[in-house]
Amino acid sequence: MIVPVLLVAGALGAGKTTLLNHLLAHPDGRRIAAVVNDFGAVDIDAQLLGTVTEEVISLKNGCICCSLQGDLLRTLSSVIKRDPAPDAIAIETSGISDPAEIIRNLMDPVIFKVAPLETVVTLVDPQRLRDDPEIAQDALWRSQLRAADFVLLTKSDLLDRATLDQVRAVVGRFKPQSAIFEIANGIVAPDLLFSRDMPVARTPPRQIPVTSEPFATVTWTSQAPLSLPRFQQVIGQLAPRTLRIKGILSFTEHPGQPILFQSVATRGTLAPSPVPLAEGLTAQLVLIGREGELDAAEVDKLLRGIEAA
Ligand SMILES: Nc1nc2c(ncn2[C@@H]2O[C@H](COP(=O)(O)OP(=O)(O)OP(=O)(O)O)[C@@H](O)[C@H]2O)c(=O)[nH]1
Repeated sequence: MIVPVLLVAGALGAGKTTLLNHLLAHPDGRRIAAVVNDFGAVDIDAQLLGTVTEEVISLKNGCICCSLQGDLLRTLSSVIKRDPAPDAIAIETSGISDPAEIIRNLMDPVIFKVAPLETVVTLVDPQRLRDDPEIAQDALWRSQLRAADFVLLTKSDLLDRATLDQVRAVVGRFKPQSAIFEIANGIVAPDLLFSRDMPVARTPPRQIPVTSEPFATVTWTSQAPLSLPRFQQVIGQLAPRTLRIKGILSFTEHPGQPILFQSVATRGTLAPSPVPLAEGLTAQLVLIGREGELDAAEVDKLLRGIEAA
């Protein structure tokens, strides 16, 4: 049994889970298993994907490009032995992963024989690139682009044509325009991602030089009643220090309705959560930032301020 692998890469909040969610909900007759790498200790992405399929395996609290690479290979070996076996495996990398290292691992001959890497797709949030063009200088961002067979510009519903064209031009410095596609809300034809041809082995792209781990993650939970206006105030203070915040909360203003909070850079959204909170909790939040900019004790102090006395 040969099960092709799709690798989904892209920066924090680029839209990877949204893409996978759509793919799993509209698999075009394929049975797709998803392997999801959440950098933090709480697997929010896996929980969200678990609402559309049961075939989700979570690898959390580390990165499959480094500390969890053995876990990834073990997981792939066991997924392909399932009965019935999936037709394809989609791996969602964490936004801080260097796909070059994951590709190198997936080229392991034993794995490649049974779970060959077919497609690498990298997602780029055009809004982020417009707001912060410096991202294009970032070694990790460039490595994510270099590794891609296709680049998907996500969130195209939020931008006008002229801005999308500007972003296309920046991405076009790294990839041919024919390999760049625009998508909204994760909607993409599965045929673009799964070709049904037999994958051929590829040379992993050059790895980015590893310095010290530049990212920090803080997990925050609460059992107390929470105030929505105070949360919005505190998030206003935390957002400039974070790259990504996501989580599920229950506010006293919305009894019985868990709320999914997502923020990418300084843009945040609140929406009814498709998944419940863990038993007894009123908040499960994951915050990701650059090391040195995100202090766990300070985050905790600020967030405790949203709890009712
Ligand atoms: N308007 C709009 N919002 C989107 C689109 N795709 C994703 N989003 C939103 O962008 C935020 C981040 O999306 P995710 O799919 O969670 O991004 P991700 O790459 O999985 O994030 P990490 O796993 O944390 O790196 C969420 O609030 C999404 O609802 C889109 O096409 N349009």
